[in-house]
Amino acid sequence: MIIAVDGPAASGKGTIARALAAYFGLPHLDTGLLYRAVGLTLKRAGGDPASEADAAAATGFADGVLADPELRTEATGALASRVSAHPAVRAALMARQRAFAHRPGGAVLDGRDIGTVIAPEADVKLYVTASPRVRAERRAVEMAGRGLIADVDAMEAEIRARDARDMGRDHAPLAQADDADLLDTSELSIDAAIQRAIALVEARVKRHHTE
Ligand SMILES: Nc1ncnc2c1ncn2[C@@H]1O[C@H](COP(=O)(O)OP(=O)(O)O)[C@@H](O)[C@H]1O
Ligand SMILES: Nc1ccn([C@@H]2O[C@H](COP(=O)(O)OP(=O)(O)O)[C@@H](O)[C@H]2O)c(=O)n1
Repeated sequence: MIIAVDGPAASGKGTIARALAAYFGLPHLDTGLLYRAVGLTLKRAGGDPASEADAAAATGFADGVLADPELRTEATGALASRVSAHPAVRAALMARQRAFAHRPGGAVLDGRDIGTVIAPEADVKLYVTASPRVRAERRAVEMAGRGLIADVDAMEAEIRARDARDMGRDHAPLAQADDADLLDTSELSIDAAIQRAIALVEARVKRHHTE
């Protein structure tokens, strides 16, 4: 079974994808990490995120970068959002993501274009979202947990800017697939969001069996 989980920054898609993977016994790939690794590698090489050639050169990043704590900063998220708009970057990362999706037994992938581009044939697609304010508050809590101070208003502005870039780009923009189930987590606790996600997956699986 392939489960595609897409949605904007800090919507809870990673939390939900990890929980679904554990519940259904499937491997999980956070595809955002790949774009973050490209962004960070480009920055360290002194590249220009607006240059498609510089960004494409950074797709050959060393796998060790995927464990770098700097990947998780909002600054790296913003860089990832800039380099991910280049078609050459998206193309270079596609085979790796598709191979993961098609592991025997299935997989859970989360990102922006899993249900639309990477695995349009996924058995189940969730589009996870939450209001920009709620997402900014969650990120601020997350940063506080790492000893960093976050201004919620500034975080909300960054999140809105990233949404606009990710939804407005020409190639693989963030969008809910026609056949995706919408899961708005604005008013749900983590546990409630996970339970709702499991119920949505099980309902889809049941529907596939009776079709
Ligand atoms: N339903 C929820 N309620 C409260 N906090 C949540 C919820 N879902 C996720 N979080 C927290 O919000 C932050 C962002 O969640 P994450 O799953 O990393 O989002 P994404 O993968 O969409 O960026 C994390 O600190 C996570 O623990
Ligand atoms: N499948 C994906 C995943 C991420 N991305 C890009 O990478 C950036 C970082 O993604 P992420 O999933 O790590 O970000 P968060 O939602 O965790 O903040 C996004 O803003 C997108 O621009 C993408 O284009 N396609």
